[in-house]
Amino acid sequence: MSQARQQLAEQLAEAVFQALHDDLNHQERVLLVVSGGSTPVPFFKALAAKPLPWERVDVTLADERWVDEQSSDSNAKLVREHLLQRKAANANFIPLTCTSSTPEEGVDEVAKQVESLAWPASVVILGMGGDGHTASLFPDSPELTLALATDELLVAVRTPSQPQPRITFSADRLHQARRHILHITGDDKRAVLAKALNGDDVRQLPIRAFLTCPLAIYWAP
Ligand SMILES: O=C1O[C@H](COP(=O)(O)O)[C@@H](O)[C@H](O)[C@H]1O
Repeated sequence: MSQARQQLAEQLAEAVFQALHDDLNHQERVLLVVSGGSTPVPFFKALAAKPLPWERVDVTLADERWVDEQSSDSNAKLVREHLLQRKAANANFIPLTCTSSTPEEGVDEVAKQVESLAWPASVVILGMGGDGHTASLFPDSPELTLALATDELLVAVRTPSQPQPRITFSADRLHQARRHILHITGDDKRAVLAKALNGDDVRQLPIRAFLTCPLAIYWAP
């Protein structure tokens, strides 16, 4: 882990801590929506050390692979192992999977698990892939148009470029958050973001759906 990426994770954790702290001053419960993948690990560790009343914090994911929680591909496993630790061990984590064998069968049940949370989310932290996807809004997904347009909470997604089926919050539900943050690292992702900022076809680079939120960008080489 480079020093720059570690500093970025610590600065991001401080910003998220302040946002949750501020919202907890005037609401009983707050909701934090995090992303999976590999980038958030140092951020999760830094945030887990922050002194919040974590028992009043709900945590869920922007998206999930429809895999068993023991799988190394599970975003929920990542959150449990790196965020729900230390001071944050008492946070209430709501995963985006259930016992159904497919996301299409399980999407309504998962929606019931998350619909009563303290929406709008205090903070949504998005990641981004090298193809410009964010959450599980993929450029090659047949469900992209639906996920960008629907006012439903969640969409089941099948994406040719991805080995597993997925479930994702809709763009609309993510848009409704109070604060939006993009957490990315590396020159390749900086180039993808630059391309996204210089064009407007959201189907080509779905991260564009969040460039007007406003979006705070946390990037390090
Ligand atoms: O598949 C996913 O990828 C993105 C980006 O992940 P990273 O490994 O490049 O950091 C992530 O934001 C998303 O939650 C995840 O499901």
